[in-house]
Amino acid sequence: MIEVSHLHKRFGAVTAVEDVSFSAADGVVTGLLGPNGAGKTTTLRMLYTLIRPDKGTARVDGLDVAERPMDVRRAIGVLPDARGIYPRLTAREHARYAGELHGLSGAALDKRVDELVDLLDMKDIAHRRAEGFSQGERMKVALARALVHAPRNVLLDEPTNGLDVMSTRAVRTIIRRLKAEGHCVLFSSHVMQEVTALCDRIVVVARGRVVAEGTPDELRARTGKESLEEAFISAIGTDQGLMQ
Ligand SMILES: Nc1ncnc2c1ncn2[C@@H]1O[C@H](COP(=O)(O)OP(=O)(O)OP(=O)(O)O)[C@@H](O)[C@H]1O
Repeated sequence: MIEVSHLHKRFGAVTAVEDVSFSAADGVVTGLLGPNGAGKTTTLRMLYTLIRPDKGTARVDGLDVAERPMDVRRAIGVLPDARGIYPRLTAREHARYAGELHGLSGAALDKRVDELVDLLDMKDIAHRRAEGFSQGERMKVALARALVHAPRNVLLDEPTNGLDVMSTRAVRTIIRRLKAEGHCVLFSSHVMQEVTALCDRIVVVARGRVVAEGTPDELRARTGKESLEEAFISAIGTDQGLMQ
């Protein structure tokens, strides 16, 4: 469960996040949709405890990100925008390494890594070094690393960016499975189709603010638009920076 209240973050003269509030429940896929530069990544980075909010609060399972960053890190799995793959490690070694950092070891870690290799269909790459991996293969490695400690909350920054149709479908299947297992899934995207295909709730962000929030039906009703695409454009005020 993630609760964000009036988050604000500036970098020098740039206000990346002006005022963002929303909540993301367990067993629900929540999408942060907004054009490039809207403040999605900065919002997620505050939730990962990578940067501190200037104002406002964010809680993960009731834990304040500024006050309890270590506990928050245990409660989340993160797919950051820079995937940060180590070229010399194999796919398995990435997952093992992340698992060790989360305190897993021995047979339990081996079992979990086996599960992830299966779940993410990584048999072909499990023992290959990551150097030269395709975008989709790198994504799978990064997802395995994010999920190795079975986190209750999963935060994904543009998880299907640059993926082909098959890899996109694989990521969608994983997200749906996480939801069915009761995880809180929050992901960001500037791709309308991605958000409409997956999300139960959508938080539309533009210029550092939440400009609309709700289920797809609520968003359509609120904006008086028939299609979700038109509802997004109406909420944001422009279609610039959004992709179909
Ligand atoms: N470390 C930083 N220093 C200076 N400006 C930053 C920094 N991080 C983000 N910004 C600025 O804050 C604004 C919001 O950026 P952010 O990456 O959060 O947007 P986004 O919605 O994730 O966009 P995208 O879809 O392009 O990833 C942008 O104008 C960006 O240039």
